[in-house]
Amino acid sequence: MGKPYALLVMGVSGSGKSTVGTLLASELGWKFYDADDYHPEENRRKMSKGIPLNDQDRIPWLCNLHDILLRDVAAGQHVVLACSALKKMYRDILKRGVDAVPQKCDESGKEEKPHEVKLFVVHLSGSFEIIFERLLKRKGHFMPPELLQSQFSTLEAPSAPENFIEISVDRELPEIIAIVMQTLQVQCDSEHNEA
Ligand SMILES: Nc1ncnc2c1ncn2[C@@H]1O[C@H](COP(=O)(O)OP(=O)(O)O)[C@@H](O)[C@H]1O
Ligand SMILES: O=C(O)[C@H](O)[C@@H](O)[C@H](O)[C@H](O)COP(=O)(O)O
Repeated sequence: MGKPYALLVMGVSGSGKSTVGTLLASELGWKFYDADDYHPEENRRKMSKGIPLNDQDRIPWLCNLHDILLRDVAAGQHVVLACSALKKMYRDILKRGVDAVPQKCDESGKEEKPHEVKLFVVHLSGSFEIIFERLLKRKGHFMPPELLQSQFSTLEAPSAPENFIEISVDRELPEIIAIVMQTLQVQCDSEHNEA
């Protein structure tokens, strides 16, 4: 297997990140992190009150997650992270940490980054209606379904040159897992052939 990387399972609240991420980590035998477990108390309180998070709320949370991913991949460990990562900038922070925050990267943006986490992104995408219905049925979670509209408004779906696949949440879970596993196998084979 090639250089360790992080498999990011992303999407709006209720798209299945935690469910799919847990299954993938178990299938792959990789460490699993759920970004929800790393929100500071203020962020959870804000969301519980039905107030969407903003960049200021999310940036320190994402920088912390970057540090965790970097530590693991530097130690030779592949990881799976379930994280909303709704904007391109948020995914850049997961890769490059605070250097990816616009006002801080200035000139350094073009330099080779020795501390970059290689990411492969699985975007779970679906309609507002299907996901909202799933959120209404989900019990015991701090995130109110009313925040789903703001999640869709914030979402910047991954696009080239990001390394990603998009999978519909309409699919059954075993099918989603199989698609990701096949994609990882193809990537692994092509890296092997290039080496
Ligand atoms: N592909 C799927 N098909 C049917 N139900 C799903 C699927 N993925 C997730 N779910 C269900 O949808 C709800 C939201 O999933 P969850 O993993 O909590 O989403 P997220 O972590 O993105 O908020 C859960 O009740 C979960 O069991
Ligand atoms: O960036 C955000 O606004 C949050 O991370 C949000 O996207 C996330 O969805 C909540 O933490 C709720 O958790 P669930 O995604 O598990 O519903």
